[in-house]
Amino acid sequence: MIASDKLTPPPGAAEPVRHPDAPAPGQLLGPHYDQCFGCGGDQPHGLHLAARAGEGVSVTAEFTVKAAHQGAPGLAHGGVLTSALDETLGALSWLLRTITVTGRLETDFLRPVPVDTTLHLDARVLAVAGRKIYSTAAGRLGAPEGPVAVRADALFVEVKVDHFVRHGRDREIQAAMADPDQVRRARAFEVNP
Ligand SMILES: CCCCCCCC/C=C\CCCCCCCC(=O)SCCNC(=O)CCNC(=O)[C@H](O)C(C)(C)COP(=O)(O)OP(=O)(O)OC[C@H]1O[C@@H](n2cnc3c(N)ncnc32)[C@H](O)[C@@H]1OP(=O)(O)O
Repeated sequence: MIASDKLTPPPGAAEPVRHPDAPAPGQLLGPHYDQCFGCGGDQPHGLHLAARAGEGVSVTAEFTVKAAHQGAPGLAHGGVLTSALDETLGALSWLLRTITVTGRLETDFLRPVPVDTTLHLDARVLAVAGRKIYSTAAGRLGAPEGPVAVRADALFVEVKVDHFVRHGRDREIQAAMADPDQVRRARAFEVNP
């Protein structure tokens, strides 16, 4: 399983640098947005994925597959598993203190994931080239050292808060901008080293 050319860091790409103000290893990161499908606590249809800072530029996360996440009887839907990987990779933003969005995401599905399984995810940044962040993630069955069920390689692209203000639906953007906690969370990403 080799990532496509588009996910291979170019020559001259830099090693990732953990931001000096990044959350300490082991710290829960919390949602970046309460309504997020991946991590939002106020999102009834969401995955409620909880991510923690790891060492270096890495995170771990847990996601328990619910009956609502089925594709085949008793098994998780592949798109839901990809969402869990996407969200875990997205949480690396907290370590870089850079806002990023997914540009490309390639998933390998290696083992079926039954309902009620807790998937133990980990993700790390491999390299950075300008606005492009190359990263990888895996999801293991039942335990941090369990068998790998899913893995992904990704390219995230750095954006500014304006990206969301420009493209987001007015109603949600207004609500987010009126919420001081949300504004603080969004702005925190834009502090440079
Ligand atoms: C105050 C209130 C406001 C609220 C604040 C909220 C706070 C939120 C905080 C944190 C949110 C994080 C949310 C995480 C959620 C989990 C992660 C997701 O699911 S994100 C959703 C899915 N992804 C998208 O919706 C992206 C849609 N795509 C785009 O918007 C653009 O295509 C974008 C930004 C990715 C790039 O567009 P360009 O115009 O900025 O830049 P160009 O030049 O096209 O790309 C830059 C470089 O990246 C490469 N690139 C871009 N896409 C690529 C691809 N698909 N494959 C390979 N390379 C790609 C390009 O080739 C270029 O490389 P070269 O600089 O030329 O070397």
